[in-house]
Amino acid sequence: MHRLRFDYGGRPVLDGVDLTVPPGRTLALVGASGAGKSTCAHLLARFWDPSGGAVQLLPADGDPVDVREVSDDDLRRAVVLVGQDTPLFHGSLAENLRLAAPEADDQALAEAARLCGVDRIAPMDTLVGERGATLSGGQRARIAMARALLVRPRVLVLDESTAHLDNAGDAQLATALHKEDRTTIVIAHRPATIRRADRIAVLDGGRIAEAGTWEELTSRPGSALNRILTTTPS
Ligand SMILES: Nc1ncnc2c1ncn2[C@@H]1O[C@H](COP(=O)(O)OP(=O)(O)OP(=O)(O)O)[C@@H](O)[C@H]1O
Repeated sequence: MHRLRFDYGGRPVLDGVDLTVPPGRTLALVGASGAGKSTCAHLLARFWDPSGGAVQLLPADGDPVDVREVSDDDLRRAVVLVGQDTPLFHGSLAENLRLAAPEADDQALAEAARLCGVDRIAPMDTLVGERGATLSGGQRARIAMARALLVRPRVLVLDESTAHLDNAGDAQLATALHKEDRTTIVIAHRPATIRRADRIAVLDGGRIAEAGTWEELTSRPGSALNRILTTTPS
């Protein structure tokens, strides 16, 4: 994110966000409610374009590429955003998993389902009601993660996507989605999720107020991260 600015109908939310995540690393983006974290996530997946600055992809070798220069198809494969709400349609669990990766073979599907614990929800040919009314929030989160895994994106953006799961489920999905060369940006309130990241950035007042490792930021009395952690139930 390079000098990223965004406003909703003239009301500024992001006012020069500068953030680089090296390929293969995990960054936790934290901040108070309304700070603009989801807005960053939406800009990363190009739901909208910024009012200023740019979202750039960093190839392993070569110069940064503005997402506006990437075709829609390539961007859909390169960057996947998993939010809190998992859209489901009336069809089998397997069909729902294949939504974003129709070419995934049965073996890849079974593997993603196993890693994310979807295979323990119900058999893969079970019909899921429209909007997944019969499934819990945690089960829907597992489906969303397995879906993301099947796309094999280079960049994964997780916006409170494990909020419905307990700590063990959250850790299981983090392990399932971990891949050496995958860049992950995770928006979370749960301290355990934030702590797992290589680096943490705190968004405040439309900018990155501080960034560093968990050890650096939590050992600093009065740091913005410490303030956030004391207001977050663990
Ligand atoms: N579609 C929208 N139209 C107008 N304003 C919006 C819209 N979406 C978000 N906002 C406003 O932009 C600001 C940032 O919202 P955003 O959802 O990015 O924050 P957040 O840090 O993700 O918050 P939370 O932790 O509560 O999810 C908030 O003040 C919010 O009210």
